[in-house]
Order: sequence, then C-alpha cells, then structure tokens
Amino acid sequence: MPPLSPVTRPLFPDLLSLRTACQTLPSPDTTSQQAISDRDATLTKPPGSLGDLESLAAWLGAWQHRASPKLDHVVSLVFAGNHGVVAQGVSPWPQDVTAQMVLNFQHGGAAINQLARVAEAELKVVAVHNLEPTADFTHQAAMTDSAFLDAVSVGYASVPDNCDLLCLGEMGIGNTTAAAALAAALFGGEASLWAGKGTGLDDAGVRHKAQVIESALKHHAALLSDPLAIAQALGGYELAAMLGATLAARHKHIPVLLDGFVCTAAVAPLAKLAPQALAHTWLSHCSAEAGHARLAQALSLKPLLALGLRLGETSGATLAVPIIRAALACHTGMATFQQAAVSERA
Ligand SMILES: O=C(O)c1ccc[n+]([C@@H]2O[C@H](COP(=O)([O-])O)[C@@H](O)[C@H]2O)c1
Ligand SMILES: Cc1cc2nc[nH]c2cc1C
Repeated sequence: MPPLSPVTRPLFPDLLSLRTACQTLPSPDTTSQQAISDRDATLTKPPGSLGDLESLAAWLGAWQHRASPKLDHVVSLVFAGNHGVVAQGVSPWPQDVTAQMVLNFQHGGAAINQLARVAEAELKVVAVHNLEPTADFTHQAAMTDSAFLDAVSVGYASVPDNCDLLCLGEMGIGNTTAAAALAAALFGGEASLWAGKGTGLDDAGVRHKAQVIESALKHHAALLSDPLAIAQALGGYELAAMLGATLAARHKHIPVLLDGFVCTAAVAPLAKLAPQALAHTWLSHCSAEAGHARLAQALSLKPLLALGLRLGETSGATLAVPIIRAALACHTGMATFQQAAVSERA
C-alpha cells in the first residue's frame, strides 16, 4: 500500500489557538543575563562605557538562553505581500513592483542583498499567499479568518530552529497604509498622525491616504478593541507573517531585530495581547516614515539607528547586525582587568 500523504494541519487552526500562543511566552533566561552582566563588570573599561553594546550582549544571552551568546547563523527574513487598498490610490507605485522586487531579491540586485552580504546574514524571501492581494479594507476585512491564520502560520514556520538572530522586514506596495491603519486602530489618534509619504507621496497624497485610513477605521469601528481582529481587518499577509515570525522567535529563543514602520506596526498587536511580548525584540532603526517615532514610543522601543531610511526590505534590521556583532565581539574578546593587569577603579 502506498504511504498516506501527511495531513498538513495549520499551526493555528483558529483565532483562539493563536491568541493562546500569543499569551504563552517564555521568559528571558535571567541566569545567563546576570552571568553576562557579571563578566561585563570585569572587562577592561569603565563600567557602562560601552553603553548600549553592553545591553545588547546581555539581551542576546537573555533571549538565546545562553551565557555565551553566538551569532553563527543570522537570518534576514523578508515577507512580501500585496494590498487591495492600493485601489484607493494610496501609493505612487504600481502593485506589480512587489513581485518585480521579489525577483530582484532573488537575483541579488536589491539593497537588502548588499546589506545581508555585509552583515553575513542569510537572506530568505517569502512571497506570502503567492502575492495575491488582500481585500480593500475600506469596504471589508483585509483577510478572512483562514487567510489571516495561514499567513501567521507561514510566518511562524519560516523561522529556522537553528537561527541565532532574526532580522525581520517586508516588501509590499501599499503596506504603509495598512501599517498606519493598524497603528491608529491600536493606539488611537487621528489617521493624519500615522500616515506618511511611504514610497514618495506628495502632501496632497498623504492627506488622501489619511482620509482613506479614517474611512477604514469608521468601517471597522466595532472590532477595534481586539488586537488580532485589527491585524486581520486592517493589516496584510506579510504583516501577519511578521507577527507569526516574531511569535515563533520568542517560542524558539531567538532574539529579533525589527525593521521600520511597517514591521513595527505588524508586531504591535502582540504587545497589546501580552505586555512583555516584544521584550525579545530590539528596534533596529527609526524610519523616516512619519508615524514611526510615535509608534516606537507607544511601544517603549528604543531604536538603535536613525539614518533616515525609509526602504523596508529588512534593510534597517540587517544594517544593525554588525553593531550586534561588535557588541558580542567586545563581550567575548576583551581582557579582564586581572588578565591585562590593568588597575581597577580606586
Ligand atoms: O517600514 C518602513 O519604515 C517603510 C517606510 C517607507 C516605505 N517602505 C516600503 O515601501 C513600500 C510601501 O510603501 P507604499 O508607499 O507603497 O505604502 C513597502 O515595500 C515598504 O517596504 C517601508
Ligand atoms: C523600487 C522599490 C523598492 C522597494 N523596496 C521596498 N519597498 C520598495 C518599494 C519600491 C517602489
């Protein structure tokens, strides 16, 4: 008899199982974290003088659950998706660019290919739901229950077990509108506080984008108290996948570098479901997109870099990897006061 084909069960068959997974989160390994802080205090430098590099080394160990953290396998994950809301004229670029850029990623011609090489990160690109667009969320939920859960599951399953650090980002024409709508729904305030230029709208375009978001918020007013319902109604497939990947990383003890505005908005529902849900993430940079600084503040995330980037593609997160490598190199490679025969502070 031929073997039965395996039954592929969705990781999250219903919203309740996803909600439960979002609220069942491992804690940091405080023993490893303390061991790293203790060693840091013995290294040949004034205490605290390496600033955030010290915190980054402790963060790596706390979330890798290792007193000797490693960065042997760094992965830059780009989720791509398309958006029905582009029918409202919210992006200056045609939707085809999403698929064209996915090909460009595969051929090595995009910014992220160069940055991943510099960072010594493995680049992984996932075209979620084959780049089928979501529904236009001004009229209906962007995603059905099952399409949303599938996209979250794709994101969850895309995180390799043997990854030491995950850089997370996206590509999707129209997705700064979805991100701004999510941010407005989760944190309140007028849509104009969250809507930005995206890939290059002019001022009139940004005003129109804010109106589109306002009308979507009105349409979905009844479900704005539920973070997962917000992600489903106003997000997108690649945003749902980033949420799933961030959750997977937490369950698998992998620290995460978040990319820009879109990535931050995508994972924000997790923080609304469980207050410490983003503790294993570090925000790589503050994007030039108008709402990002406000969103970072709302989530108490402190960006590592501020270089005026507004590209997406996991570019900011991947660019931050050499800083994390530097933090680890200092932590592991420096001599102690005793080893180097340097006098300690009086
Ligand atoms: O995440 C950000 O900070 C960000 C800011 C501006 C633009 N983007 C990228 O631009 C695309 C979406 O822009 P738009 O104008 O089509 O909504 C999408 O592919 C994002 O990766 C991303
Ligand atoms: C060309 C282009 C490249 C991108 N990379 C991420 N978002 C993008 C949007 C456009 C338009």
